[in-house]
Amino acid sequence: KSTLPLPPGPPKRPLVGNLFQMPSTSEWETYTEWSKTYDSDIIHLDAAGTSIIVLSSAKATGDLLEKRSSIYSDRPRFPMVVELMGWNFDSGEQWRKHRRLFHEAFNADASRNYEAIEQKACRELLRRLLQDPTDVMVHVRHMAGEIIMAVAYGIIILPQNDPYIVLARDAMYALSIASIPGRFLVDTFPLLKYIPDWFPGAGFKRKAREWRKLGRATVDLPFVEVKHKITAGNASPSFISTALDTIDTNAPDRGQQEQMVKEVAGTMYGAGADTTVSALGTFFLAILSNPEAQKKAQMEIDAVVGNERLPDFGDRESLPYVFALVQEVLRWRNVTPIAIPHSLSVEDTYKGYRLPAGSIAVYPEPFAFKPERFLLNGKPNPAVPGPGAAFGFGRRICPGKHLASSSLWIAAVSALATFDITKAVREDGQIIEPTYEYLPGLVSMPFPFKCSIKPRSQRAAELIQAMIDDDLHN
Ligand code: HEM
Repeated sequence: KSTLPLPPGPPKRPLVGNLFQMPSTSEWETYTEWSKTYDSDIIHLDAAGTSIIVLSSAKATGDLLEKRSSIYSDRPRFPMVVELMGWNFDSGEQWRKHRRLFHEAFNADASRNYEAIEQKACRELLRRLLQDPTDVMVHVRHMAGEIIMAVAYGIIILPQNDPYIVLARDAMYALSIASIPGRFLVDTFPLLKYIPDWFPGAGFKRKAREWRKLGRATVDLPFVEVKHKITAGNASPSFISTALDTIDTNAPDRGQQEQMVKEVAGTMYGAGADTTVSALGTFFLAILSNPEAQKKAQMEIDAVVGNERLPDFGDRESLPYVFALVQEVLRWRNVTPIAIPHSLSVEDTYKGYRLPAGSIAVYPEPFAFKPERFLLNGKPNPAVPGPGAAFGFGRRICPGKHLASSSLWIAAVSALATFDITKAVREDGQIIEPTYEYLPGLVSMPFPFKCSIKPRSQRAAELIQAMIDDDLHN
């Protein structure tokens, strides 16, 4: 062990350390406060024996999570998460294989294969917004679920209460509890998993069994359905059908390879649904608070797309302002404001844990919604980095980021092309101001909010209607 001091942080109590000072909501605000109090963008906390290092600047995250990615890319091990998921998220061989498979299916080129699915789900979003503009969050949730289930399994979800979505949501809820550091005593004392069921305090074992069943059902049931369909010759193309197709039927480890394909597909809903919902919700909130940005985007879309058709992926390069707006959505309200924890695999030292003064602020005016910050003379400005941290760091960077960005893009451009999105107005004429509040959790989700969504013109409404009729006939 090096003799350098630990980074600064709030005073620790014997045994429990900072456990009872750990913030449970809006964590980033407390962390920022501590970072100011201790004049350091690297803070050390102790949650009953577990060391937590909080990095509060782009410089520190870049230096450690990016440049030293090889030792900063493990994940904390939570026994209850392993029970639920059935596999480990650490940086071992299994994770490497998962990532390879993910990369093959979701790199920038491969992600184009899913554009038709995204476009279809986006049309369904427009249809829902036209018919019932009251609850945006419900509609964007449907869109995200529709994309993931179609991409992963080729399964078309039901308009409401789809059994797979209900299962996946229950599993996500369990996961959010299982991954709170220190939530279960077995996180701190792993040997506890060997105590008998009747032992006082062994309630977590019952929970673990329940969650194991839930986790298995979430991953197994849609997989089994797709395999039946493949055998019957009526499966829609999907990640599963493509990946299974590449496995050699005579390979001795065919079973293991299939198991891995199933696990990777099982990760997609958990990793890709709530995150996409959060970003889409933020898009609508951003437009409510920035009518000017809406007008600029609509002018750009009208000039390029006209009003005789809906935008499609072929327009992406020709709409720099919409590109900048989507970047700004991801930057303005980060989907994972405290990031997803990485874990350091070996001891490391970092400038005596102190950062030099005068670090460069990458984004001036961080709280303002300003798509223009990504543009120069009306074109994407290569000198301004994208909202990279939105998708994480180093070897753990989000492997679904291309799919996520294009889903967000098509939803944003289509909604802007066809609707005027404004604050809702009460019957007495009072404007309903959104609170812009987010629910606590690893993925930061906007509270449901009210807004007014009206077709921009008779022509826009007709275009959506024509598309609905078209889909009905095909
Ligand atoms: C707007 C949408 C999304 C955002 C903001 C987002 C963000 C993130 C972030 C911040 C991480 C953690 C990276 C790190 O630990 O440094 C992550 C991990 C991950 N994301 Fe995404 N994500 C999105 C959508 C998706 C989608 C659609 C998929 C899959 C189809 C996906 C799959 C994954 C997976 C599998 C991981 C775990 C990677 C690993 O631990 O190796 N994400 N994402």
